[in-house]
Amino acid sequence: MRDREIAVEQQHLDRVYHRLEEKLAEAEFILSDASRKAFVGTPGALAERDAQVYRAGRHLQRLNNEFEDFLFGRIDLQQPDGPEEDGFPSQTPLDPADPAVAETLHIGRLGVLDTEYGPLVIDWRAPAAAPFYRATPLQPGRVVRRRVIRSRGRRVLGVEDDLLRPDLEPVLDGEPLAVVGDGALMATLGRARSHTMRDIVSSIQQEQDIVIRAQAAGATLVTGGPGTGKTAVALHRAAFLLYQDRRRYAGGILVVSPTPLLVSYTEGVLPALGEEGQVAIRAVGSLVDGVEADSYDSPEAARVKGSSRMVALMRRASRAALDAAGSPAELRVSALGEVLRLDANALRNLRRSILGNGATPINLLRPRARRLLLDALWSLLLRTRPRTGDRVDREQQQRERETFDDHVGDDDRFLAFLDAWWPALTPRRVLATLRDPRQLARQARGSLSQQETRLLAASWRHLDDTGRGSLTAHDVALLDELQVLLGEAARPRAREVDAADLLTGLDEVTTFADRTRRGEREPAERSEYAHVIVDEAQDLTPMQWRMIGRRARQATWTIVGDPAQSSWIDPAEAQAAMDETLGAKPRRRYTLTTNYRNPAEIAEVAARVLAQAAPGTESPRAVRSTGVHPRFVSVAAEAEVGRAARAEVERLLAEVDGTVGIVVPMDRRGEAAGWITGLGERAVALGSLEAKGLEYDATVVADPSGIAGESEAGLRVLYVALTRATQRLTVLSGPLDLPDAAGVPALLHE
Ligand SMILES: Nc1ncnc2c1ncn2[C@@H]1O[C@H](COP(=O)(O)OP(=O)(O)OP(=O)(O)O)[C@@H](O)[C@H]1O
Repeated sequence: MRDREIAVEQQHLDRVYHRLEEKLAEAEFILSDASRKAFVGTPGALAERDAQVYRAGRHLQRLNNEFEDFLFGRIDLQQPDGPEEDGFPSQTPLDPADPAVAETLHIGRLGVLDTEYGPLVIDWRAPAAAPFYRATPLQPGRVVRRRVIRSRGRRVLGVEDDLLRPDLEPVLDGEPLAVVGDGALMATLGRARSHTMRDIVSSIQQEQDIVIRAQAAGATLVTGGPGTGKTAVALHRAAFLLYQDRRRYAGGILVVSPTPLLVSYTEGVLPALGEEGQVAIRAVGSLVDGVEADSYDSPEAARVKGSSRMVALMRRASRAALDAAGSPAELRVSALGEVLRLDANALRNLRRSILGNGATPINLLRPRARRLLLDALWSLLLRTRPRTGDRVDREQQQRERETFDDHVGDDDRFLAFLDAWWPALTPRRVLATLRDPRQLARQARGSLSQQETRLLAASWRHLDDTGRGSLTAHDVALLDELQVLLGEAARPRAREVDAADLLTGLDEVTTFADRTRRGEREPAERSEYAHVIVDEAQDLTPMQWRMIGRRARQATWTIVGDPAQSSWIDPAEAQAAMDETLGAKPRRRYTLTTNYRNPAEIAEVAARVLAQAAPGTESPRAVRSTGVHPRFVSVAAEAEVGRAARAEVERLLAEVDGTVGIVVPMDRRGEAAGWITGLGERAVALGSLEAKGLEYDATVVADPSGIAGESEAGLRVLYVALTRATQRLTVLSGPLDLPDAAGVPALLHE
């Protein structure tokens, strides 16, 4: 029966490929026709060609991409009882007792119509496909049978069915409906993992589908324990939004991930869903163009740098940076036969009044600085003149003032003074001023303790004057804050330029293709987005929320996270920052409840840490079990940890087909990389914070109490580390973990 059913699906797939080939030929024709039109050479023909080539190219690219296993599902439906409900096809059958299948739909990554415009394949994101994901035996709606089709290229390899109405004995074309296979989902979950995440388009579960298709307006907040599919759901939601409103979202969706590792792990998912280059996925340390976080802060430094206390500090630091070394103490110019001098005190007062209430970015105040300096010099000049008692000729004075401004304002000495006194500040330069502990203490004015001041200054000690040097994700949020306070730094100019000269009209001469490409292929250049998706949101600090909020002023949001996995020390502070960022936007909340990653045996061990890390939090329900319990290994001396770790990784490499990760405290990353050298690409070593969001076939969690002791959030970080494996887990303890006779460390006792 299985072979017969495979043959049925093969027939359908053949039809689909035939139709796709016709579409490909059409696209190729449009491409070659368009390039012929290019010879016409008129501006009109050029724009038309651009548009055609672009669309045809995209079409080709998508067809080629989606030739791989793009047909994956089928539903057999009963008669509908009426019109659509809530935009989805009716969920309730007309006659619960009618066993006939009235309609069969095939579901794939892309919609394909036959020549009569009948659907051969329905895009998984279309409302008609929703029942494929939503139907359950308890609420089958119209779905009698759900079939997952496994294919590679043009060959159907297998089918797995769920019968949703076992009470019905359904028939299709007069024959009893065949039902073969079991557990398509289980087969997917048991599959070996690689270093890149796969899409879950053929097995999205009901509670996940509801989130993926939720309305975009306002903010969608999703919580759920480890492995419940939050990341997967967030990415599929991006694809769904693009399908639903491409005009609005093409190039306009930003996904913020906690680490570059998680970015590269997830980057392949959207292209596999046919959305190449449409969504910007960026690590939180890469959100500021031209800056890339490449190191980590100690938990203590992170705590200070991430806190909202930094807002005031950055404000003061940016003002004070104007005074940094090299700022001239006096201004001396000669004009109309007089030597005019502004002393340090006068300059200080002047600077204060230029800065005003701080609402205008400092770099943009340079023209104002120039004007007020000239005013002050002019007043000095007037004071040198004898009082005549005559009525001042206002027009004459006006003319004199203009001559004075031209003369002094263009004077090289005056301009050199202005450049030094009101220098163009960059965020990096300002941050670099704070590496000096005395300067930092002055600006922090009691908001940092002595120890915090030392800690921060030390973390920036390696920066040079211009702020070059390694940065952390927390520094990047500070740079973004500074960017707002400073504004764009105009290059110091010898002459102040008429604003009209700045209009280049560049936008007017771009072609249609340029504009489309800019919008669609280079989302990295955007500074604001239409929809922002935050992954691992529990880890964002208040300063990072502010940074992301600036890119989402008009945006709708999807925010996924798990408070129990938070490595941020003060979750309440982060929650308040999120609330402030979202403002009055309406929120809808969802919880995902099933753990698709960890087998029950691993989830059970992780739950022991969860009980200490976040008492009262419920573990998600693990959906499968492997019968293999985690291994506990302990060594008697710290010096033996490395050797034992290597042996465990080797053992696991032999036991699983996919990847093996060893997770250690952040400060043992280097060591751990050494332990596994030469074991090949399937094995990787990770610091505890780097393991966020990733998964491996098997993991070794080494030095658990070291991880738990890293910071006040250490137990939550250990919980993250323990929930990364899809098949096997080894917990490796040293003497400091206080393992019992069975090797179970004290932290993991029941
Ligand atoms: N419906 C599904 N079908 C198949 N696989 C699924 C499904 N849902 C989730 N998975 C798989 O479960 C694993 C965990 O998913 P994901 O990483 O999205 O979870 P998460 O909630 O983000 O986890 P964490 O909080 O630990 O980062 C992934 O391998 C994902 O592909």
